[in-house]
Amino acid sequence: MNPASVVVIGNFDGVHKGHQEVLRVARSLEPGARLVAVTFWPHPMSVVRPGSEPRLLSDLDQRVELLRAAGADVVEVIAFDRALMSMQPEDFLEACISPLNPVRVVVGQNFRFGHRASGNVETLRAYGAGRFEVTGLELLVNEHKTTSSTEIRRLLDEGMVAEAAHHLGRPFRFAGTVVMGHQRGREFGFPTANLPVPAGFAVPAAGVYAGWLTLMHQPDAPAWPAAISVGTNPTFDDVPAVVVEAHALDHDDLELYGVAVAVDFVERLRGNVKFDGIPALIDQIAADVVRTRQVLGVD
Ligand SMILES: Cc1cc2nc3c(=O)[nH]c(=O)nc-3n(C[C@H](O)[C@H](O)[C@H](O)COP(=O)(O)O)c2cc1C
Ligand SMILES: Nc1ncnc2c1ncn2[C@@H]1O[C@H](COP(=O)(O)OP(=O)(O)O)[C@@H](O)[C@H]1O
Repeated sequence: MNPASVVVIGNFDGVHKGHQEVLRVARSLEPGARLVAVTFWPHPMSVVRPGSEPRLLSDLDQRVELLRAAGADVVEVIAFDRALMSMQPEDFLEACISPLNPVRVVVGQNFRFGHRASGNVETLRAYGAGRFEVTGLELLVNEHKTTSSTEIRRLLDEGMVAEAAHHLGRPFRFAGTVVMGHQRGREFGFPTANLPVPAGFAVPAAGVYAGWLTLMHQPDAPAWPAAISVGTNPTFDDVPAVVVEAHALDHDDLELYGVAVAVDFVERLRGNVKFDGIPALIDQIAADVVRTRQVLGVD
């Protein structure tokens, strides 16, 4: 039998401050129990109503890593398929939660589960009576807005990355493997690490941002201050899809092709501009770099 556990359940997309609070409370209410985070992959909406699923704030690897950083001892990833979608709430609890041997389950007050989202905190409480405690937490409010993955996606759509960071408890991060672009950046004096945006993932609105470029999977890897561009480079007509590009300041000799990197968005600087010529674009990027130093407080 599994050791006694305190269980949190959710999609946990982005592992924002509200999610972090659920984990924190779970730990503080049951300090002696193993903290298990149960999450679903793929996103339930992609199975319930394909095409209506939200763009994700993080991929599964990031989500697991963030849940562990937020205190989970174990992350249980449940494959969300049509069979799971059709389960009655009690059947889901019997099949997926009871085997974890919970002493308590902690969820947000608005948690819904089971066929047609018919299960809620009350269903959980009724099922748990005599078996485990249930805590339904009030949703976290940040500057008069309830923290939610939906609100964070909305802020990113507006380019409001600093506000998104308030809800996330850290800057929004976009991670990927560096691909080759059109080899212009070096020529301009501003080489950029280019990251394609896979379908289904959220990125900030097209524009220019100050932030950080980090190497992934390397403990103690440096985080370089970076000027970041998101968009299709409207000055040119040869970039068909949105790209995230980051120029690491003062390091023009990096070799990043094929390397896994992460870009952290700190503040929006401006929108994307279609320049008349390359000199105007280069002047503007130079100004963006100056502004990036100011925003990040680096020399
Ligand atoms: C800080 C920064 C700001 C940028 N702003 C714009 C812009 O306003 N308009 C635009 O067309 N491209 C912009 N770009 C993208 C450049 O066009 C792109 O980096 C350059 O063409 C190199 O492309 P490559 O990586 O495909 O070689 C910007 C790039 C950076 C690093
Ligand atoms: N300071 C830097 N910031 C980002 N990438 C850099 C930097 N210095 C060198 N590079 C390397 O140069 C490549 C970018 O050069 P660039 O001419 O912009 O080519 P591309 O069109 O492939 O983006 C990056 O993929 C990376 O390997």
